[in-house]
Amino acid sequence: MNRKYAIGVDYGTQSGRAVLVDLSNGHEVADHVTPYAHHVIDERLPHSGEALEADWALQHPLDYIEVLTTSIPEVMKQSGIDPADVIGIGIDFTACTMLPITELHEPLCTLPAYQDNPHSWVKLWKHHAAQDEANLINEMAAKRGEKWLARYGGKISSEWMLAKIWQILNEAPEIYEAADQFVEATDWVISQLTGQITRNSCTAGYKAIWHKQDGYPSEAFLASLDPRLEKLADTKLRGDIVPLGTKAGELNEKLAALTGLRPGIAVAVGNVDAHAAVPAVGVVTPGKLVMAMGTSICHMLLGDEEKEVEGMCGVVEDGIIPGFYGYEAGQSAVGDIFEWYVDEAVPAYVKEEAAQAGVSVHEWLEGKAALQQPGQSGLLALDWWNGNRSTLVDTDLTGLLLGCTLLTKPEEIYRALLESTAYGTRKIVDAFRSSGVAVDTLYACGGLPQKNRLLMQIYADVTNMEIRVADSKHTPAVGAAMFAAVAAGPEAGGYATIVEAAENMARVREEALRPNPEHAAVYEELYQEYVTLHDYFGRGGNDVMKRLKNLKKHY
Ligand SMILES: Nc1ncnc2c1ncn2[C@@H]1O[C@H](COP(=O)(O)OP(=O)(O)O)[C@@H](O)[C@H]1O
Ligand SMILES: O=C(CO)[C@@H](O)[C@@H](O)COP(=O)(O)O
Repeated sequence: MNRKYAIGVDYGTQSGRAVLVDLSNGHEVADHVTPYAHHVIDERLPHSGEALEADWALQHPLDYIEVLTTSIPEVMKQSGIDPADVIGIGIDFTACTMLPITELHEPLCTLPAYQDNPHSWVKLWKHHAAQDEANLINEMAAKRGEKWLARYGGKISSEWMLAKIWQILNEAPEIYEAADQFVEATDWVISQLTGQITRNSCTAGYKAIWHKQDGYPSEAFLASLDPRLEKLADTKLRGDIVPLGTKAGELNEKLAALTGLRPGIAVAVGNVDAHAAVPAVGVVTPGKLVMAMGTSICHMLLGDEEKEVEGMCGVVEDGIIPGFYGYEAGQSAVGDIFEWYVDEAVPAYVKEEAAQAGVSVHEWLEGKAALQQPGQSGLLALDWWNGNRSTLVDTDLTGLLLGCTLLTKPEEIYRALLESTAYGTRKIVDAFRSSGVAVDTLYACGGLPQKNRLLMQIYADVTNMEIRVADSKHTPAVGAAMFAAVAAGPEAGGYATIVEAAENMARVREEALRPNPEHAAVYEELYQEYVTLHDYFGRGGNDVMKRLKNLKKHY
């Protein structure tokens, strides 16, 4: 039999990428990236140009289709593979990235009647403007003793489905009414490939408070938030919820023609980016923390038992790999903080010197920062440029840089920002361990491990742990292709289970990053200072960040 292949499509924050994967060994035969034409919409609405309020982050759903119709034909062309040998397609997405759709599955924002209403658009995962709703959900859930709250580290995030839907209801009831369903973008793209909505258990479990045995929060709870939400689960979130690796359907004629694939091939149910990456680095057992490192970091871990961990995003049975409890925690800005610094705060001379040296500003700063020793700059930062997603779960917290003097250099600030994100990860590792969930080894994948060696060494030193790095360029996409192989099944040349797919296809580099003991000792001291600042500004010692944010609201 000919070699068989699957397509994995990874939808990130700034772009989508398709990868054609060899199912015999997980090799990425060809890949192609399509940046989103409309980028992240966080300042002005397309068409009307209306200014968006603070903390909004939207996307254009047709950018997602463009990824399919541009990147898939491109990988097919590059590889020269016969479409008859491609047996399936799988996708992974940022989450909770959600949108309101009509009965015909049209995004409301694509219809002239709704396009000028910001609530008709896709709310991206990092849309943080539903914090008031999230606070009320948490208050009410705690008051009523809702048992699901503990599964989400004691707090629901403003990033999640219920907070976002409730914000729509509060601020644009006409959009709430017009929406036939609210869906995760990952499920919407699958509906475009197959013709029907199939909701996946991963986004439902982590982002929409759905539980395998108990379903969604009760009608009584939803009604206690707002009587108009009482029937939400059975109406606008309706439909069966199926496990990862399930075949959602078959590729329809329309998308087959637009992508150059054969109609009828298996389409796997949607998945989340970070979750798809776990089997792709070969992690199918507990104790191995996988960090999907890009714009943000998601920390994924398997466990044998369901434990309560402060501020984790969630624990979902079978949420990552069947047979285990899947834990998720995360930092809502990592690469985004470095990008902010490079775009908004470096002096002109740095840009000029980087251009003269023929390197990017990131690379220039990394090179200079690598010459510094831990503690040498006298700087310490809190990594809350986009709020705190674990362990405090509070999007009203902001960033902090301490220790600047008239001699502080840009590369020192850059290094302090890299370090701050490593301390954020260490805090998450500590939270898991103190709740009895083992973390023995770190695995890293995503864009950052390939882009910044210094960053990765700092993570090894700050956590004092070895890091295994993925040997794939687009790890979540390889994971999505693995789930496509499972959806296609062995009869088509795929696999029976994701564990079997991982045994054959997962890849990590031979060489692991090892901590430098001298650096680790200095970082231990610096980390304790970070913890002091973290608790002072994050646990009510001084709510100055919130007071400043409130003042800002007057402008
Ligand atoms: N050399 C670099 N060092 C550190 N961060 C970088 C570097 N180059 C780009 N970045 C950051 O990487 C992030 C994008 O990560 P990537 O994994 O490619 O995308 P996504 O999060 O969309 O999946 C951006 O936030 C950008 O600032
Ligand atoms: O929150 C999740 C997954 O649960 C991510 O989709 C989100 O952090 C965005 O990931 P990226 O940083 O764009 O890779």
